[in-house]
Amino acid sequence: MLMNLLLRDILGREAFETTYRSIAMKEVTSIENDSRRVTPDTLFIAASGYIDDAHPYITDAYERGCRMFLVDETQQDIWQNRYIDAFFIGIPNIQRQLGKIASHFYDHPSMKLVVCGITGTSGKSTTAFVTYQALRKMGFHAGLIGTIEYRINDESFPAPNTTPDALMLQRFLAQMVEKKVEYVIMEVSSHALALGRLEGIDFDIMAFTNFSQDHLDFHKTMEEYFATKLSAIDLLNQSRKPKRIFIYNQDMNRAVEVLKHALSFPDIQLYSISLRDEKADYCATDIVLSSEGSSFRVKGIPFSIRMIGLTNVYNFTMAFAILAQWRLHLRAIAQSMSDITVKGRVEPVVGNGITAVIDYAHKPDALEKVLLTLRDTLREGGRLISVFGAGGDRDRTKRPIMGEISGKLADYTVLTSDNPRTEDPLAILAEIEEGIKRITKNYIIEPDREKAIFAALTMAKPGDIVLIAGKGHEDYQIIGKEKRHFSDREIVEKWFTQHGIPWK
Ligand SMILES: CC(=O)N[C@H]1[C@@H](OP(=O)(O)OP(=O)(O)OC[C@H]2O[C@@H](n3ccc(=O)[nH]c3=O)[C@H](O)[C@@H]2O)O[C@H](CO)[C@@H](O)[C@@H]1O[C@H](C)C(=O)N[C@@H](C)C(=O)N[C@H](CCC(=O)O)C(=O)O
Repeated sequence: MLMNLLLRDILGREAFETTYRSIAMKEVTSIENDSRRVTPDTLFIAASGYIDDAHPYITDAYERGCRMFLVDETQQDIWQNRYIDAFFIGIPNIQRQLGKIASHFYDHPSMKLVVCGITGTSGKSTTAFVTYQALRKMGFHAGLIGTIEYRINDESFPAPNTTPDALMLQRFLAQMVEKKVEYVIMEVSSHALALGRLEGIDFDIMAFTNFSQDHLDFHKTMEEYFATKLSAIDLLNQSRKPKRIFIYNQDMNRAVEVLKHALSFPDIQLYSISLRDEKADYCATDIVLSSEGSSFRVKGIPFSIRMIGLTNVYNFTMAFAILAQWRLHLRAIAQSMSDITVKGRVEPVVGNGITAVIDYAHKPDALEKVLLTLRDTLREGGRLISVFGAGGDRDRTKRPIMGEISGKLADYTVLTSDNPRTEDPLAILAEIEEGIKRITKNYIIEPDREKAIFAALTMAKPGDIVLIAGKGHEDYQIIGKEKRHFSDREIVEKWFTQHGIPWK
């Protein structure tokens, strides 16, 4: 993507009429905040959604030949005195301005796209993926930005972050415009909101899935975390799109406060989803859950989906509510959703009545939630078998807690390795065992993850569910310092294939 602009046009004429006259007409061929990508005609912006204060790579960019720098005004003199043959332009609060400058440089890509943000503690990845996938199935050009991957139509890119840095984000949106994308679905993480990564994006829709405790290492208090999440609505309000829509889950914690905040912006249109209140704009009714999928109705339209559990009824109802705003045929939306599964998120692989479920849950509360979800869908006499471990060189306190949870909620557990990293896999497993042995004797320990998955599937009978938790969409295992290819999904498929069982 080639964009050339004069420095004066990137930063606004006023400053250049006075302070920066000598460089106003300099041509800028790229803007970067990564020193490894600079050229002599790059404007290096010393800001990133990851670094709070001064950018540590200015010297590196200078040594690579870059001579135009945008820095926080508090840093300008320091740098200008150090490198007198370069230009250092100071602007206030650079971190917050990065997105707006990038948006201007790339000619405001979000104004040429329909942009939907999805925020909330959980459900963001699944809701975003389902919405994107339904659009693709209905034949639209669509983009996705989220934890699992980034996509432009069917082209996939690795996701460094749930919501990337403002510059990467604007550049990616500009690529979407080039590739004729019409709709963009993006996860809006609370880190991104707090660090200003979303400034300069003009949203059409913001959806709020739910709210519970998370990320307290970053936000410090629940109030701060909640306030950050609420700021997604402020962001929607700042959008220059003529019609702005906020959709929220009215069954969630603190829904009343969310509604109150949204109501403080009279220009925003509001819609609600619910599984309980038929007065909600999009209420799922007639819900039937099973280990092979779920069915329900919204606005009289019947849905039959492959994804399991009540949480997914919420996710699909939200995706439907989003898609319904774009005047798409409601039955076509429901039909497009019937076959969608999401990599590593309660992802089912079903064969001969046995349901293997691959899920990313690797913390106690997530493991508990997914086990409870799956228990709800078991048919009479069906058993729940769980396979999981815990990562090495990370929080050890969770190990016995996860053992206890599986001991209580699964009928049988196969303890195995996650990413043991540099720890002894058996020592990790012994710590998980501390928890499970207090509850039950129904478990085995098999440190080889492939053998553990095989063991669990081999003991399963039709009607049983085998949960394989911890790694989800990851396609590697870290043993020692080595990262080896490993995919839970591939192992499950291998087992079904070896046993001559057709699977879906
Ligand atoms: C703690 C943290 O925020 N880390 C982020 C950080 O990693 P790092 O500190 O190792 O990065 P770095 O390589 O020093 O680069 C930092 C900056 O310097 C620049 N740089 C770097 C090297 C160099 O030679 N020159 C240079 O200019 C980079 O372009 C970047 O702007 O910068 C990386 C991008 O370069 C991020 O991918 C990485 O996010 C990690 C993966 C992360 O986990 N971040 C969390 C806090 C996060 O943002 N999470 C949220 C929410 C997740 C959720 O949904 O639960 C998210 O949106 O992802």
